[in-house]
Amino acid sequence: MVKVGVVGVGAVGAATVLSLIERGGMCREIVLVDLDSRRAAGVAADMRYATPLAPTVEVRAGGYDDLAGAAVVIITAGLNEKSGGATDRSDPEGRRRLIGANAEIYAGIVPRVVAAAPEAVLMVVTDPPDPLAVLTRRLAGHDRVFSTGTLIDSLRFRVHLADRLKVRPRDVQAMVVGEHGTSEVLLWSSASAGGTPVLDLLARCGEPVDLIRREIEDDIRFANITIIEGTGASQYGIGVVSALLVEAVLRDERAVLPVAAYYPPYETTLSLVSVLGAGGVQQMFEPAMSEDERAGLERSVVALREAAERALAVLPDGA
Ligand SMILES: NC(=O)c1ccc[n+]([C@@H]2O[C@H](COP(=O)([O-])OP(=O)(O)OC[C@H]3O[C@@H](n4cnc5c(N)ncnc54)[C@H](O)[C@@H]3O)[C@@H](O)[C@H]2O)c1
Repeated sequence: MVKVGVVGVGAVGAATVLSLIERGGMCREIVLVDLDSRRAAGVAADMRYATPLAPTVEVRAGGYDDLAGAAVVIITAGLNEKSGGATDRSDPEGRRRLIGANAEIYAGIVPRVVAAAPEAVLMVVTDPPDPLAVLTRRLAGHDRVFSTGTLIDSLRFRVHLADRLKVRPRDVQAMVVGEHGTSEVLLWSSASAGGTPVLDLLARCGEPVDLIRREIEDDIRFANITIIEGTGASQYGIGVVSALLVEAVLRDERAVLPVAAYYPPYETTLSLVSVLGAGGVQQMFEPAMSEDERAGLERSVVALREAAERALAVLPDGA
């Protein structure tokens, strides 16, 4: 019986569970764990009433022990940008503002998850996900750890490009790599639609391409803040993304996606092109990049390494 655990059942956790149920059939049991056990019980009860209409799945609230045997545990617990005061567009730190508080929370959660479910793949969603995945990997003592990384940013990139090109987003190929955060790198040089570079297609739009690029970059970099200003939490897009990633692991899909895992050449966790399947990220490689994009990636690596050090500082030995 395939079990999936969700630790942290706030806005993102609940949206993820709903997407897992709606995608259907990939797991038999979903266990919800939250510091606020009444909230976990309430969300589980609410979702359960939808399950007669879904492929067979059981949703229940539980404690860490109930994660025993889980194939994947999704961790969304912690402060979000609003509760953690990270909604200032001019702040270069962005989501990294949440490191201190959320690393403390992870130091409490991850050992309990690993004790209950030593074989589980751990998926980090909490912000900032990449440094927290470094901490999680260290606490877990294994490599079956990845973060949702820049997949959500890549989808946002595709949506905004599609708007400008007046085509459907599904037919636009575009990727963001590096940090899920302010130093992320949009790969304009390889973005395409119908096998044609988007930069060539945008040049036909009648507006200066540099202006379009700046506007799209801002839309993506600050999409989380725009959403939070409206709803208090970015949740639905990431919920769909999280369910899709769990599915890729459970079905050993070997899906090629920009999600983040530890990449030895850069000695940190970042999003490149990752192959996701059984056990988590099975391979990573660097996509083709222009010189500017490569320089941007190197800056992102520096920011991520420094952020990871700050996350690891919560450990007793500081490393
Ligand atoms: N990776 C991404 O792309 C992405 C996208 C959106 C949001 N996020 C992040 O996801 C996280 C959750 O966001 P949200 O909007 O759901 O927040 P939220 O405040 O709605 O929910 C957080 C939940 O975590 C629980 N929690 C806190 N400490 C805990 C602990 N020690 N043990 C167990 N549960 C604990 C809280 O009780 C709450 O239910 C935030 O860090 C947010 O920034 C990431």
